[in-house]
Amino acid sequence: MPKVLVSDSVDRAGIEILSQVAQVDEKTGLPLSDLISIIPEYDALMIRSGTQVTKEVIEAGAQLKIIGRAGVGVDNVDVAAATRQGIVVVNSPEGNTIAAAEHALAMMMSLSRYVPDANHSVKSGDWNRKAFIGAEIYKKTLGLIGLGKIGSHVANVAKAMGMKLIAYDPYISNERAEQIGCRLVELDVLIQEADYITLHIPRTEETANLINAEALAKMKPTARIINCARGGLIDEAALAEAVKEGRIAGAALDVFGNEPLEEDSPLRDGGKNLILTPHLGASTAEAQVNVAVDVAEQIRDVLLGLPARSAVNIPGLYPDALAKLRPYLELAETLGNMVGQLAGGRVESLTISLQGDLANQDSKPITIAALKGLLTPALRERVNYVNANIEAKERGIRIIEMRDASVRDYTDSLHLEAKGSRGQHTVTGALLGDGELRITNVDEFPVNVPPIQHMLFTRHRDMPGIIGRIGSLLGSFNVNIASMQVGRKIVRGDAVMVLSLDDPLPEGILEEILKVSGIRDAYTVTM
Ligand SMILES: NC(=O)c1ccc[n+]([C@@H]2O[C@H](COP(=O)([O-])OP(=O)(O)OC[C@H]3O[C@@H](n4cnc5c(N)ncnc54)[C@H](O)[C@@H]3O)[C@@H](O)[C@H]2O)c1
Ligand SMILES: O=C(O)[C@H](O)COP(=O)(O)O
Repeated sequence: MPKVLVSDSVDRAGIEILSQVAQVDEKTGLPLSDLISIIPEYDALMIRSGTQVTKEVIEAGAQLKIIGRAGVGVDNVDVAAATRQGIVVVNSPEGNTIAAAEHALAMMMSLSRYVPDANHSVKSGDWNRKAFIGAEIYKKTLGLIGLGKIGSHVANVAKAMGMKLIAYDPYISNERAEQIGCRLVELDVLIQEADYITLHIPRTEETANLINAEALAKMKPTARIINCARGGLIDEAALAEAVKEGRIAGAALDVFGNEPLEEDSPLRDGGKNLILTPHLGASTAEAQVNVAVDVAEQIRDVLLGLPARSAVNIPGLYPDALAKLRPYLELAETLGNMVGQLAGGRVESLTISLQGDLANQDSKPITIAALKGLLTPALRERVNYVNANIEAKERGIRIIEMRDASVRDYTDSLHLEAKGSRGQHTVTGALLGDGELRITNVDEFPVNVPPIQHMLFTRHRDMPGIIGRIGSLLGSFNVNIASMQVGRKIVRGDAVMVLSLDDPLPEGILEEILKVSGIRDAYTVTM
């Protein structure tokens, strides 16, 4: 039974799904060194934002097939290292959208009406109504930085509460912004015009420290800023100072550059105009069930050999496309494996031509599958859909994708050409009506054979007796022939022979085959 480590607290609903297929160990709050020492025994790791999945953790996780983030942000996972090692990283892109948006709205309202401090003061025995004169959000301008899933929901609710909306998001179209009722503006304009600024962007190189001291200085003195997205987007020291000195009216933060927040952070002395919560954006019962179920289902599926629906590191393999393309992926993988073996090691280039109706399909997944097949003889189980592209690039394999809808020998076919240490070779394959794979062409000679585990390919002169001699030779080595096909273009010209064998070819037989008069070349292919 596979083993799953759950190293952050996740909802029981997720644990129950995992337990159907795996032994589940829940060990939260592990120091990094303990995680590194136990991770080698696990097939999957399920986390939230608490666990730092560093390169060292990933390298120690020799059995890991999947890392599931029960939430959105995967910035606590070294995704590049996981990809390199062929580990799928999945998340739950939508499971906590509403929870995070509502937390940002709660922060905005709390900031405007001093809810946390007013509550604290009453509980400490005071009844001070003058100290908490707030501000209304009605008719105020909300500046949204990031108009994705969470930003859009905040925008919709804020609009219903009578706010005017402006947004800065360089990756969103004007049409989309208009649909939400938002005017897209430049960042500087947003900072200067907004009464409330709320951030809903990932932390990237581009967004780190986006709201620095200079930006804070441009905000209205009556403006308030909310960050329920990611730590590191706002300069915390500059923010603490701006709030303390009354240069802005307030700030509410759910996320921090370092979590947990340092004990001596200047943010802790912000008074009633600074509200801090311990990364609670996704902490609702509903969101926790959503993300746990979403990610546990994906871990279960991957452990059962099925695809994940929200993999962040499998380029081009989206669930809908995948379901349609599955038979072609198998075809591509088989042909990739075959053409790689025919071309010998050191493949320099692989040309993938999608022909017939296949020319209208997304080529990316097919290319990845072909590369996986091509690299399988060298890398075995180390290569998969996650890392095939990287492995190919690192080996300097040039990838050329082509489409030709006019080729109509079969409804749709796939043609691969590889150039390697044994020169240039081609293999074409198609899917028959019943879904069976067929090799329809080898080195531009027409054939019609199903791929099987042991195969022998020859290039020879089309002449009497040659087939009989190869048959007897294989017989003398006790190799049983399951089927045989000859492909030729002209009578007594060049030809190819494809033999499907029940047994692997014993050592030395290829040399004997090459000695047969008329045989120009012979290759074995093992699937
Ligand atoms: N506090 C929490 O507990 C919590 C919960 C959920 C999500 N989050 C965080 O909230 C953020 C937003 O999540 P989402 O689901 O809305 O993501 P999303 O991908 O749907 O939206 C992000 C938006 O940011 C925009 N963007 C990217 N770079 C930008 C830039 N330089 N300037 C302006 N806009 C830019 C994108 O175009 C996109 O529209 C993420 O960082 C996520 O990790 C936090
Ligand atoms: O990216 C996310 O999903 C949020 O930051 C939530 O993080 P959490 O799962 O640790 O609460």
